[in-house]
Amino acid sequence: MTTPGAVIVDAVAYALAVEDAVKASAAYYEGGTSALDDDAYDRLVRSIAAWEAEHPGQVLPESPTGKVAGGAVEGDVPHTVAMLSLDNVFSPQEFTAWTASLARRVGHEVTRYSVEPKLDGLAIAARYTQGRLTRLITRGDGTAGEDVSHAIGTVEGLPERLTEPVTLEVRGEVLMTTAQFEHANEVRTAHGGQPFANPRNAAAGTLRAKERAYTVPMTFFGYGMLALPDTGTALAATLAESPHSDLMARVAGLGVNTPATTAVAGLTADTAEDVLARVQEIAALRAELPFGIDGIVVKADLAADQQAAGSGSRAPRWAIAYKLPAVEKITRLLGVEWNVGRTGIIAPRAVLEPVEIDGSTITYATLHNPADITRRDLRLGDHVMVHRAGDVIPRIEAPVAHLRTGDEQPIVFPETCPRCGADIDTSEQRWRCANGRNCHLVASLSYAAGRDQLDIEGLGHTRVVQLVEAGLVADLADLFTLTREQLLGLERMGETSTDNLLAALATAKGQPLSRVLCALGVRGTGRSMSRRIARHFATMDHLRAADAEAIQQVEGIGTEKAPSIVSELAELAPLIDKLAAVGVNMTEPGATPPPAPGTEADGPEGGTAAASPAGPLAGMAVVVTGGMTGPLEKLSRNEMNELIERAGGRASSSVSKKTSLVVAGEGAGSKRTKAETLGIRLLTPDEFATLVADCLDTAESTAQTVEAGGR
Ligand SMILES: NC(=O)c1ccc[n+]([C@@H]2O[C@H](COP(=O)([O-])OP(=O)(O)OC[C@H]3O[C@@H](n4cnc5c(N)ncnc54)[C@H](O)[C@@H]3O)[C@@H](O)[C@H]2O)c1
Ligand SMILES: [Zn+2]
Repeated sequence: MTTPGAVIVDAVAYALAVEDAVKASAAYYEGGTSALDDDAYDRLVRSIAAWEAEHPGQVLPESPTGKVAGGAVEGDVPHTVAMLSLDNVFSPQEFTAWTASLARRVGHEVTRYSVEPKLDGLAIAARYTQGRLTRLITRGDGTAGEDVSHAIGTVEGLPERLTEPVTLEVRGEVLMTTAQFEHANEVRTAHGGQPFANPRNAAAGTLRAKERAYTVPMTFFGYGMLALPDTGTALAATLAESPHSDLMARVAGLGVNTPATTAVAGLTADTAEDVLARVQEIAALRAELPFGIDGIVVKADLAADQQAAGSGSRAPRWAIAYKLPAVEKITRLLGVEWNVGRTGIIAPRAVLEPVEIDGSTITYATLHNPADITRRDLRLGDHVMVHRAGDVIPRIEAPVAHLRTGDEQPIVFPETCPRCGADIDTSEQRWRCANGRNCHLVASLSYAAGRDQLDIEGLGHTRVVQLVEAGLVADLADLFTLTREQLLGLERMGETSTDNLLAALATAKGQPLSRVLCALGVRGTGRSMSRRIARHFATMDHLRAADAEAIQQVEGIGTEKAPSIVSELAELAPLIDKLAAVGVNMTEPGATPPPAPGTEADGPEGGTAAASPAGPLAGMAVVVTGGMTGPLEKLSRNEMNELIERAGGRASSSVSKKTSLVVAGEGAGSKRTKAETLGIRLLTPDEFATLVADCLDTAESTAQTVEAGGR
């Protein structure tokens, strides 16, 4: 496969490109899945055309340029009048240039245009004899198409009998609506087939399939009507002389479906500006339409203008397709994430190799539910067709199965809730955490009890689930009012564990504000940010009194984060009050609150300038690396960071020129080397312990208390 859009360097590359394009086109029009999305195909054809322009003597006869359907398909039923392709414009400027060239051909400005959606399906000619549908023919190579009359009866909007016994040909687009496409893929995969990559592809494949064990419906929209050899002369003359808009009204009157039944009905417009306004309207409606459009077709409405403009071999000169940006691209499925929603719904989300669609880079797409993944037979590593229109969430249509290499891996479904670890209720299509709405509670309580937050020993995940299920806790504060009797009433809860848990809870109440804050799980405030906030404000009251501007004084909090922290704290107010009421500590030891700007002092410390950080590490940036030993052995990395900050320093995770000190323990590697290279002061854990000895006591005593609480 050549790289689509790459510059073709020689005749060999040219021949390969032509081969690829012909293959892609054949798949595209005949219902196989093309290996290329439309953008890639169009780029390939452009590079072929560019090479041909430079080497006019070497153009291959099978080249797709200048041909209907790229010359890739043919047929044996001749068309009375050629079924052509359309030329494209991509911008208002190109469109205006086209109207100017049209005016030159016609000999005057065109004063009436017809503006219709460009339906994204495939062209078909429906022949009616005395009002009865007798034949369906594909566009083929434009001069002759393929007989697909077997599809009669499966195409909605294309009646087998017209309201009048006339003989004529209706032309239009056969497509699948989004709902028809979903249905078609369900039926197809139920019959062991590969899902179609997109609705267009599904319509093409379905229309041509002759002997299938099942039928799936499609939809027809008419966009043209003309006489057949057997049409009466009077009618033939009327058809030949009618403006396009009149013909369309007539098509609808005969009982055939047209875009008039949709939000993007065909309209006429008198000026290029009015056309462009309608183009914008249709473009804006695109995302919500129940079927795909890939542009807007603008036609000279009057028959005389059409005749004056004439047609080329590939496209008429009196019509143009105003193309809209492609909304589908092929990319790769790299992974699947499982997210738990507010109500406990566990929804899969596709992680994609980033792909640009209509100006945005898409990295995620919705996958609906596990059954949907199975139905689409998606595998990790698959090439997938991704659809995104407007603000609608991108979705994966289907894998491009024939691009598989064999290295694709099955998608692993979770066995337990990815957030709280509970069982999953798989009885419905949409999976749900067995904890339902409480899933969030279990997850947030487990997080709050974690070692770096309130460090509540003995309150593991299982116990949290038990407490929540027993209805004993509905929020974090409820933990601290649990009684001995309540705990003893739980399964597998003996006297010792009960007492240990109660002791651990009592200890947890004394945790510094920074940890309480962290336990609350305010978005955007992890461990170190919680510590910075706590040290800055010193008390919960000062923090809660702060507005966004005041919160921005904390290092690392910008204009975006500050308001969200303020509003989350406001949301959490009832819980914070409840926690304070049950005796949870709301102050940060050793920190001094900032002065209240412009207000009277509201406490003993109010109004005084915030003390600059004091302590042995005042103003220092400290990095800890390697394993801690000696007095520091038991401290987690988070506890080391807390210690550093208590000692007036700032904990950081990476070594740079700004680093003042590196504590390098056992097995320290690259950070130590870097510190050495930069000439930064290095200390062993023991040396560091001596340096911060005064501040160390508190940390150690906390660790020991918890240990007494039953580790
Ligand atoms: N992905 C691939 O491998 C691949 C291969 C071949 C072609 N393509 C794509 O196909 C397009 C060119 O193909 P084409 O010649 O079939 O289509 P086209 O874009 O040139 O447009 C002509 C067709 O538009 C349709 N149409 C829809 N609404 C219409 C309306 N209101 N009035 C008149 N016609 C209307 C008709 O079917 C008509 O035949 C390109 O966008 C190309 O990217 C893709
Ligand atoms: Zn859960």
